[in-house]
Amino acid sequence: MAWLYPYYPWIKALHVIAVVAWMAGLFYLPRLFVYHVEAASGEADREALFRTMETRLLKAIMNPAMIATWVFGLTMVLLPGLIDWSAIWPWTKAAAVLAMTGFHMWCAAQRRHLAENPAYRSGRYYRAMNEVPTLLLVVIVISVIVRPF
Ligand code: HEM
Repeated sequence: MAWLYPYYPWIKALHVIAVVAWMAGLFYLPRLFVYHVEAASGEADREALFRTMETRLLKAIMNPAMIATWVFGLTMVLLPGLIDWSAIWPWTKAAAVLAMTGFHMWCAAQRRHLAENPAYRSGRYYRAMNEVPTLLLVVIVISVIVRPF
């Protein structure tokens, strides 16, 4: 895949653009869950509005952004010699990225549960879970930029 090297800055730029879009959704969707469960008062219109916002955010923005992040990231992984796999930082990044993807899947499951039952969990629970992507982002950015190990 060495022929891809001339395109490396472009692939990296697209990777970072996709990352930003994905992270925006991962930060905002659990917030919508907080508002959704705290508004679970039987007002059908309001619940329908939250369901629509959550579905569109997940399907129109987060799913394509996650796929683009993976595609451009894995394309760079295929560039021979780019990553020093004997260092620890690629592995801490990989672990945090897998956890981030797991968090995305968890969000998708919560969206389905809340569509069935708008009082599925408490607002407090979703506020706490909203911290997870922030912690993972800190691990990823320090791994790739500072590369302390
Ligand atoms: C989904 C799987 C992912 C893969 C396979 C992947 C892979 C890569 C690779 C190979 C690079 C180039 C490293 C270099 O130039 O030496 C890179 C850069 C970068 N990645 Fe990812 N990445 C992924 C997800 C993420 C996520 C989730 C974030 C942030 C939340 C992220 C943030 C970054 C940043 C900021 C850079 C630029 C670092 C620099 O300037 O060298 N990546 N990624």
